[in-house]
Amino acid sequence: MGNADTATPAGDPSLLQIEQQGAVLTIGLNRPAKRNALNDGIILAIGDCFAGLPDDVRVVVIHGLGDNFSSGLDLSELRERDATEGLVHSQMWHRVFDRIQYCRVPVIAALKGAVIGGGLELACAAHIRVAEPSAYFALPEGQRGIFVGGGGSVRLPRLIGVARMMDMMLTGRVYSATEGSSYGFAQYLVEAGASMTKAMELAGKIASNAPLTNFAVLQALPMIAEANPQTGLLMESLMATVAQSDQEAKRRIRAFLDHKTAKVKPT
Ligand SMILES: COc1cc(/C=C/C(=O)SCCNC(=O)CCNC(=O)[C@H](O)C(C)(C)COP(=O)(O)OP(=O)(O)OC[C@H]2O[C@@H](n3cnc4c(N)ncnc43)[C@H](O)[C@@H]2OP(=O)(O)O)ccc1O
Repeated sequence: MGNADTATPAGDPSLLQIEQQGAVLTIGLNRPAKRNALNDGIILAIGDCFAGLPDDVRVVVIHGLGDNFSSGLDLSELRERDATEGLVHSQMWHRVFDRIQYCRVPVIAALKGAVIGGGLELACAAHIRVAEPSAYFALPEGQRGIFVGGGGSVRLPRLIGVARMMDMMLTGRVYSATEGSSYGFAQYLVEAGASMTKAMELAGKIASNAPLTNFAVLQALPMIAEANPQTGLLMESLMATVAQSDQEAKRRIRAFLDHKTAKVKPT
């Protein structure tokens, strides 16, 4: 496992195609011949990438090269592990996916083709999911005699509900892109070939927000949503107070009042 318990440089950067366009960093899973199966090298490289995000990056887009997002855990690396090794492996994935979920900037997953097992768990850690019609979602762990190990049992039920996840895992049900979006997994369903274009369009909009608002949405909103209402309302008031006293908010509100910025328009 090398440096698995720290998720520091044991990743294989050649398994990712990383590009920066302005404030948007794109991370492409680069094992198309293996349907972007996730081996330790690629998982750790994703972790390295999020650990060393350049300061000027304001949005990250994750996608898969070829026709698929990811076929999940690289089954050729699945060997017999004793309980401790199994725990270490799963917790290594958890650390990497936590870096995505708790990233200081929003992360968008652009999905097409197979979004399976650990690949689906990876997509769950992103904040926004954009799916093409070719995308399909499955958890074949039951068929392989294993269990989800990348945080899927925590994140997926929060998106689609426990009952649907149970159905997926027990019956091997495969959700289509349409089902995945109507059940709340993907927030956007776009036409064939358009997931990256849409993801980049969304990234541009997000990057134009006040950084403090994005930060509050990422860091505070999930905690507020899960807090008891009294705690949540207090956290909301505190966050609102901090945000509105920031110079950036003052500048942006003045620009609107002076008719120097765009109005809200229906899309
Ligand atoms: C337990 O602790 C864990 C667990 C986990 C996470 C678990 C999981 O992710 S379980 C799910 C594992 N994934 C699968 O079962 C999917 C398997 N793949 C397929 O069903 C198909 O390959 C496909 C994705 C539907 C694509 O089909 P097709 O386009 O026809 O391509 P193929 O010819 O089948 O594949 C081409 C080539 O890629 C190899 N490959 C594909 N997927 C995988 C994979 N997941 N692992 C390894 N290799 C894969 C395939 O064998 C072919 O190879 P060739 O050498 O024959 O060309 C997380 C953490 C824990 O601690």
